[in-house]
Order: sequence, then C-alpha cells, then structure tokens
Amino acid sequence: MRASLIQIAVDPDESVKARRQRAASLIAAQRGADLVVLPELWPVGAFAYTAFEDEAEPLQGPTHDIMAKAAADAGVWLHAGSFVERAADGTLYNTSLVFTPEGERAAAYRKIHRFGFDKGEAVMMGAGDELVTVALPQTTLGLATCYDLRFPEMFRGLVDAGAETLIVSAGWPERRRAHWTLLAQARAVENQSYVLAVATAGTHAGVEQSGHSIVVDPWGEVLAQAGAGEEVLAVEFDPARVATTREQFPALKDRRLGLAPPRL
Ligand SMILES: NC(=O)CCC(=O)C(=O)O
Repeated sequence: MRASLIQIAVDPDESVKARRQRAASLIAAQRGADLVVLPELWPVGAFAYTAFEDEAEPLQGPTHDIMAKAAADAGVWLHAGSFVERAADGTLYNTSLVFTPEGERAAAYRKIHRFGFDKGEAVMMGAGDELVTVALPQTTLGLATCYDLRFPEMFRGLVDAGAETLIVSAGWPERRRAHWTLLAQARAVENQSYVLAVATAGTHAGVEQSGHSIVVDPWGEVLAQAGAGEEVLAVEFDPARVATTREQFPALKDRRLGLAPPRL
C-alpha cells in the first residue's frame, strides 16, 4: 500500500483560499498513491485561534468541496486533515474528513481531546464524542487528531473497533517534538498497528511547527520520517503485517479488563 503524507507549511502570508488550492495541487501530484493524508487545521493553522471564528465553514463548505474534487481527480483515498467546522447550532469543531477515490465523503471525525487547557481550542470548540474508523480495501483506518495522541485509551478503543492503521493528523509544536516521535512509536507498539502521523510545517501565530511527520510499523520501527520543512513523505507498507504481528506476538490477547480497584 502506498501512502503520501503531505506536510504542508502553514504560513500567515498565504491566504486560506490560496492554501486550499495549493493543497489540491499537492494532492494531484500524488496520483498513484492509495492513500493521501493532510495535517490538522492546515487551512487556518492549529494555533491561529483568533482566526477560527472567521474561517469556520459548514461541514460541506469550501474545504470539503475542494478536497472531494481533489480526491476524485487524483483517484486516491484522501484523509483531508481537519478544518474549523461550524455546526448548525453554531458550535465550532475541529473536524477531519475522509474521501473515497470517487470523491464521496466516507467519514467525518470531530476531535475528541481539545488542546489548550483553559484557552484556545479547549474553550472555543466543542468536543467530539465518537470514535471513527474507515474501512479501505487494504486496511481499516482509525482516526485521531493531534492532542488525541496523548490518550492511549482512545487508540485502544479504535483498535477494538477494528483499526489497523492509526492516522494522526496534527499541528504539533516544535517545542514538544520529542513527545511526538515517542508517542507515535508508543501507539504503534502498544496497539500493534501502523501509525501514520502527519504534522504541519512553518510558523503561524508565533508557534513554530514540528514537521517530522512519521510512519511507524506495528513493531515500532520508524519506516520514514520527514524533516522540518514542507515535504511530501511517501511510503510503501504492507498492511498484512498487522495481522502477522498480532498473531506472532499476541500481547493484545493478554489484556486484563475489569481489574478490581486497590483496597484502601
Ligand atoms: N493542536 C494540538 O492538539 C496540539 C497538541 C500539543 O501541542 C501537544 O499535545 O503537545
């Protein structure tokens, strides 16, 4: 299976409209891949909180339509990263979209863990509450967005729902890049799954982005990792290795659920 991770740079000097067109061109160049993945909030920037209200779109808005067409034109499964969704009741969500190679929307995932503690996304956006998996002919994807990477129970939930390839679409700061690489490998090892984690490049809202998108196999080996700048990370991987890894080293079968709490 061939995947292309588009580590697009989010530059405040480029308009959202221009970046959407540029993303579509980058996707067009990936014809021949099976799966293309974009990062979190690449139209506006994951830390550009002051722009969230103005750049919010309905689920089926400009980002949706341009990405649907880009998937169909390139004939690829497309995880289009996320955008700021304004729901019918006015609530904002950090929403990822997946399209089929025919340009049909296959899934929408609203980020479950919002980042920012008492500010930013955490107070400006609603939280999703549904795990999302997407069955491709070669593998089943489990969807996660950025800060979700820190919550292993969410990934275990995706694996329990059938996920074999975990997608992490992110806008991760350079300051915490060591966590990014470590957590991507940890999620792959503990879930005996591929992890395809794509981050943005560039600096926006004063936050330098990490880049270093990464693909990890079910044994925890790094198959490929990008540098800091804008880049397309292309990899080929064998989805059947998830089943063989889980058969040959069946740690997932040794889980002990429902343990008694400590006696006081
Ligand atoms: N956009 C995000 O979710 C950022 C997450 C982050 O910076 C971190 O977990 O560290």
